[in-house]
This record gives sequence, structure tokens and C-alpha cells, in this order.
Amino acid sequence: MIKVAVTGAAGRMGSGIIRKITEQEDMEVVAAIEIPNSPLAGKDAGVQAGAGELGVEIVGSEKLEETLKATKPDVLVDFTIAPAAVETIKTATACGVNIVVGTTGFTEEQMASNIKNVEDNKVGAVISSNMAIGVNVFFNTLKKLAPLLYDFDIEIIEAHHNQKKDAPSGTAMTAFEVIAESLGRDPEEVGVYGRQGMVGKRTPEEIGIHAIRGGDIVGDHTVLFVGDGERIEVKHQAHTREVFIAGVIRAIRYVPTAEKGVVSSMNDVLGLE
Ligand SMILES: NC(=O)C1=CN([C@@H]2O[C@H](COP(=O)(O)OP(=O)(O)OC[C@H]3O[C@@H](n4cnc5c(N)ncnc54)[C@H](OP(=O)(O)O)[C@@H]3O)[C@@H](O)[C@H]2O)C=CC1
Ligand SMILES: O=C(O)C1=N[C@H](C(=O)O)C[C@H](O)C1
Repeated sequence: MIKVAVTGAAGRMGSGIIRKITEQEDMEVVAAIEIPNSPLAGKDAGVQAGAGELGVEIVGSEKLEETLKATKPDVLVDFTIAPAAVETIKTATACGVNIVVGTTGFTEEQMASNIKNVEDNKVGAVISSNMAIGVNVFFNTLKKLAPLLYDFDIEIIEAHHNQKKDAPSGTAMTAFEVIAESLGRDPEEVGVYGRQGMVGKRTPEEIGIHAIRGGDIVGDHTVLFVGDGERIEVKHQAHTREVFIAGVIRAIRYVPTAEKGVVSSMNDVLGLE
């Protein structure tokens, strides 16, 4: 039985992950963590997630370390917010717990800290901006396509629900990094985030990144390769969060056996590439 702790247990992703784990025969939720001093503390995590009583009480993250030591999970799954996730990763890895992290919006420094904690504490880890199989095929497609269309103008557009806090999405940023790397361009130099005012003519090297927010859009990502007289659009649309959750379940099964001290990708989990 794989024992799982979930941070962000009452969130859109966290509650969906708890529901899905209760349907699996080989894993169980042993800890459910919410914001520090959460008003949900003491509530049953399964009831809160709409999965029926689990006998696991939600705790505030001020009790993360003692909860991990008491419940000894094999894996901690984090879908919260970047600054909180950095602290959670630090604590979980120091306790020797493998991690599956889907939280987005990390700065470069925050991601470097996450990687160092995984390396120093020699735990298994999967950190990915998007756990859906389709998106990971989309990333691999972009990697192959971009060098063939190197002289086309490239623009990335993402659209999400009106509750999303970070922008651009982690997935848009991964797509941008994959494309820039495959073209040998420095992401620091070529990223243009939205345009406003007298920005001047578009340079051939720049890659535009644009964020739309509205209603209940689960997650759309489109990359436009625009030439003179023709264009290609590569688009992924998530219709339901279940596609991310299915990837999380695969990552939970993968990470206890993953190479320790290394951050594995969803390509590793899904056996892609
Ligand atoms: N990799 C992927 O496939 C996907 C990634 N995501 C990413 O996952 C993250 C969460 O998304 P979503 O579930 O929609 O967001 P929600 O806001 O619905 O959920 C986040 C939850 O984390 C809680 N939280 C905040 N700080 C802490 C803390 N220190 N300890 C424990 N819990 C905390 C929040 O509490 P409160 O609301 O009270 O602040 C909330 O319940 C985002 O970064 C999003 O971009 C989303 C979907 C797929
Ligand atoms: O916040 C979301 O909802 C999502 N976030 C991830 C991101 O920032 O890329 C993944 C997915 O698009 C949904």
C-alpha cells in the first residue's frame, strides 16, 4: 500500500486527488494538510473532498513536520501555491518523503531550492507544470516542430479559469522553455510577456507569451507558428481536471521506485520520448 500525504487538501486539485486515491486499491491517504491554522483543521479530509469518511483529519501546515513523522507517508503530493510549496518540499524531503509536485509559478530561485532539497535529501521526486498525458505529448511535439519552423514567428497563448493566481501558466512557461531550448535561444532574452504601447516591430527571435483569464476554463494552451502566407497552430485543451489527476496517480505509483536525488519528469512517469 502506498501511503500518501496531500497538501492543499481542500483545493480544486487536492480534493480531486483525494477522491481519486480512495478509488485505488494500492494507495491510501494518510495525511491531509491545509493552510496554516486552517479553519478546516479537524474536519475529515474524505468528507471535505466529497469521498466519504476517511478517518484522516485535516491539519494546518504549521503541523506538517510532526504529521509526516507520525504518519510516515511514502509520497507527499503538493498542489498549493509556489511560496508554500517551497517550504513544504523543504520539510518533506528533510523527512525522507518522496514528492509529487504540480504547483506552478516557482521563480528560478525557488525551483533551484526545490531541486537542491531533492538532491541533498536523496528522495524520489516528480515536479511537473502539467501532469496530463496530452500536454506532455504536446511538449514533445513542440520540441520537434520548432526547429523545422525556426524562421516563423512564435506566440504562446494560455487561457484559464478566473480563480487562477499565477500567470503565465506553468505549462505556458514549460512550452516556452522547450521551444527556446530547441531553437538555441536564451529564454531570458527572447520572452515577451504581453504587449502594450509603442513596443516597436516584432523581432524574429522573440517568443510572445499571453495569458487569458475567464470563467471556468480548465486549461487551454496554443502555440502559433506564423509565417508569411501560412501558419500552424498547436493546441491542447483540458476539458476536465481528471486528466491532471490521472497523471498524478501515475506519478504516485512511479515515485517510490524513481531514482533518488533526481527530479524525474512526466516523460519518465508516462514512458514518453
Ligand atoms: N501540474 C498540473 O498538472 C496542475 C497544476 N496545477 C497547479 O496547482 C496549484 C493549485 O491549483 P488549484 O488546486 O486549482 O488551486 P486551489 O487554490 O484550489 O488549491 C490550493 C490549495 O492549497 C491551499 N494552501 C495554500 N497554502 C498552503 C499551505 N502552506 N499548506 C497547505 N495548503 C495550502 C489553499 O488554501 P486557501 O485556498 O485557503 O489559500 C488551497 O486549498 C496551482 O499552482 C496550479 O497552477 C493545477 C492543475 C494541474
Ligand atoms: O491553475 C490551473 O488550473 C492549472 N495550472 C497549471 C499551469 O499553470 O500550467 C496546469 C493546468 O493548465 C491547470
